[in-house]
Amino acid sequence: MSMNQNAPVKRGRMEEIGSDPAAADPLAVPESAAKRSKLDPEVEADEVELFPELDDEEERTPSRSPSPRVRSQRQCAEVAKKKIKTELRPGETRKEEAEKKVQSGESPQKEDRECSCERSDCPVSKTCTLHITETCMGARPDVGRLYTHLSKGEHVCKNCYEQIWTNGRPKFDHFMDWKGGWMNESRCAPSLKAFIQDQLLPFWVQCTACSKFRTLPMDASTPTSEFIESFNCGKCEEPESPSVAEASERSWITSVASAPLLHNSPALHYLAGDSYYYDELGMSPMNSEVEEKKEESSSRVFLAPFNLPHETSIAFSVRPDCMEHDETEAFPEFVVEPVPYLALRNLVFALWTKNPFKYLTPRECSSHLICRGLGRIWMLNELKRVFDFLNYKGIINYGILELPEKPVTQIGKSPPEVIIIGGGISGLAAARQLRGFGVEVKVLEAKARVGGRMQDDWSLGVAVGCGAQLVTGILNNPIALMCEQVGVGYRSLTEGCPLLDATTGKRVDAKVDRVVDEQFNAILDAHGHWRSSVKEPEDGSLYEHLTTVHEKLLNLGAVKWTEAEERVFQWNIGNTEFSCGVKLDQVSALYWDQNESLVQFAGAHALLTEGSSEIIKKLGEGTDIRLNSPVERIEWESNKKCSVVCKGGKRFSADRVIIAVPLAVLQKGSIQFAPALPKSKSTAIRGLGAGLIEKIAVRFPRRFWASLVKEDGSLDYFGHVPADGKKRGLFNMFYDFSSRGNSKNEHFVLMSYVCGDSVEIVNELSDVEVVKMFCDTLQDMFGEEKIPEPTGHVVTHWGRDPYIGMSYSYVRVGATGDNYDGIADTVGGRLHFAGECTNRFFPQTMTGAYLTGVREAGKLLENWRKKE
Ligand SMILES: Cc1cc2nc3c(=O)[nH]c(=O)nc-3n(C[C@H](O)[C@H](O)[C@H](O)COP(=O)(O)OP(=O)(O)OC[C@H]3O[C@@H](n4cnc5c(N)ncnc54)[C@H](O)[C@@H]3O)c2cc1C
Repeated sequence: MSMNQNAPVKRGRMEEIGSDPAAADPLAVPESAAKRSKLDPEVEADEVELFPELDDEEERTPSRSPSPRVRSQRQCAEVAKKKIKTELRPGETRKEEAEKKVQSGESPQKEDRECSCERSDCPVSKTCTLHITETCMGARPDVGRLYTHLSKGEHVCKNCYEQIWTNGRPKFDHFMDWKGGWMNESRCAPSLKAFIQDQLLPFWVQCTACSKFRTLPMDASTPTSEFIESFNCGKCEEPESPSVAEASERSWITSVASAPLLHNSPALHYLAGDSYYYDELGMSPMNSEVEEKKEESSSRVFLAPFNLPHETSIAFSVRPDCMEHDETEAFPEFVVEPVPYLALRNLVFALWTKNPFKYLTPRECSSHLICRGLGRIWMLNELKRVFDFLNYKGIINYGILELPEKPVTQIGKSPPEVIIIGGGISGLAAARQLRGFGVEVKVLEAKARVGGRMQDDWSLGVAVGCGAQLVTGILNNPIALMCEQVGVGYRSLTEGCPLLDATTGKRVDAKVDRVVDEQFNAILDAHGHWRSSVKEPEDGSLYEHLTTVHEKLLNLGAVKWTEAEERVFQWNIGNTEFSCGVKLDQVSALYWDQNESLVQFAGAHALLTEGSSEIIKKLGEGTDIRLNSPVERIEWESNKKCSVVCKGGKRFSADRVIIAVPLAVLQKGSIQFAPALPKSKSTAIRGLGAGLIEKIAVRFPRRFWASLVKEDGSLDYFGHVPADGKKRGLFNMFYDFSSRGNSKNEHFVLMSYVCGDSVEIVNELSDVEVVKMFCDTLQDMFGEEKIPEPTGHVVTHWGRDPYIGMSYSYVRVGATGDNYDGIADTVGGRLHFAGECTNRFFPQTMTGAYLTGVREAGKLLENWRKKE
């Protein structure tokens, strides 16, 4: 599996299958969400429309975002943009086109010139919002067609309106200029109402002293976030305009004629350019502060918030022009017209990405929310909802941040109590997320230390991760983010893996290497083809499938297969066994790599050069952790408090329990559940396999493998091709962990592992004997070179650890990716499950485990918020 942390992905093929953008359908919208729902309980669902004024086809943003029914046919923005552009004459821009129309004296369309407000919910007496002419009609009853409706609370009198559309009048040139720029960057046709909304309505800013909203003078320039943060109206005793209260209603947006669009949104930093129309994303095409997209920023290297149309999908990047599935569920009222939601979500997400080292607050987001008119007040209210959603889902403010003293997102008056069983990365992640919302959490950990399968050994002078140490794809990966947040070192792994043949004591011939590589890839392709083409394929073992195809290909006579090639082929099988943590005869042929069809993390694979302990330490800081507290029994009942009993009889009670222990512990049944877990849960648990690899790291007095180092001085790993295929699980790969760059303090360390048939040697032999085997293997591989006596070693024993018992999960024959979901399912509304074995998308890894902690915290928070 290319996602697997351990397989160094020697073969290009494995990388290729990593992220298939077409695999999951991110556009699927649930039936329930597709239906328009009510913004206001008083309003019938059918009456609610975000921009009902835009009945005229010309004014309505043309298919800004597809209706749920046509989602599958949706074009990407880039394609659509090209389409519109082709309507222009070669070399002509929209601005030029608009200018030509101005020169020829062509006036705005007829409907733009008509004043009218026929809305029954607007008062008869209207006030002109603009006052741009001395003959402005100010406030008076609207008899006849005197006032143009912009929103409930915003109208323009006939005389001011004329100042804009009449050629030669002061605002006409501004309108025409705007129109040219707008047409270049917007999919929506330019209209007078859009112009007034985008360019003329006053800015509303909240006074920091009295909290009342005030308008800035009509000629004020676009306010900056600094201005907003320090604005003082200087007339705090005066009452606030009643329009503010109206615009604070959720249903106010249904009264607007033209959608309010954000100016200078932080999202521009990532989206400026020509990938999307700005108005599709809720941003004004007319920005005064467009930041250079490729501007230097420390967070750009490891975070990419938005998927762009011409780039491959990356895990944890969102499409800026579409709502994700869970967003449509949480905000069904935006499904039909998602633009306001996208404006807010993209703003919050961009701000977080720009500075993921500090807890983002709604206040900070508010000061970056800049748009004209009452729309800003409405958007500020909605912003809080969107912020809270992203916050409790852990889409922002995750990792290791200083938590705010008072939670910025409230989840209820009396915070619930939660017990988390297991202090691995998943348990600690859940605890930290929940604490950020004021939830009382206790972590019960069986061992005398936290971290579980993330544990370092420094006895050889370098960080040897006894468990996890490799990050699979650093882009948007929370582990890479946490390294950045706490300053833990990691470096990208180099590509290429020299193979050494233990039979010859020499490097494998490049041609043999290539031929086997091609054969292995051809087998994987044929296997993949079989899976997708057979209607109801029957599962079997991956080993059987791969070897059958291998033999078939050989029988075709296309390749003359040599013994050397067969040995390298066995090495490939061994490498795959390592990535599954078990012999391939146990692994499902159908679903062994089920997560590969889902979007995965991108970017280089990386080694945590300083180990993972610091991440674990900082993640757990401030959490109430009870070490040496093995849980033996959980008594639970729906709607009642749970009771958790530790070895020795100590009891803890809580509203909810998150069980974050390894799969092997669940399978052994060392935690009793009263009442027992439902059958579906135990079936899901049994279906997955608990894989096992053990690591051996050895220090040498010199770097005798230096002959393999590349010209640029790099070497991260090399493979061992065993003489006997049965030994393919014995030290399949060696990682160079030598300290780099500091000759005074050099340590020459090689790390390898055992798996499959060989994994038990760490229990059958003493550590010294295992190390001898390690050195003998190296001697076979290096032929003439005399392998020096080791000066230190580390040998792991995860398999016999009663609280771990495994390395990572795999899909057994007969099981599917559903098993991961089945283990993750909440039981009786009380028992939650987290951990590596509950992550269908990113199983096996510390990344996947971390994310399950965040996920379960999010589930709990969402649940409590719904109850409030
Ligand atoms: C040798 C090895 C190499 C690996 N290499 C990598 C790698 O390079 N990259 C990568 O991403 N991943 C790697 N992994 C996998 C990764 O370490 C795990 O996926 C991840 O750490 C699992 O985290 P977790 O929170 O789900 O479980 P764990 O880390 O196992 O935490 C579970 C915790 O529960 C505790 N516990 C168990 N029973 C009880 C009980 N009854 N009461 C209370 N507490 C209990 C345990 O003591 C443990 O602390 C490797 C794992 C191993 C073993």
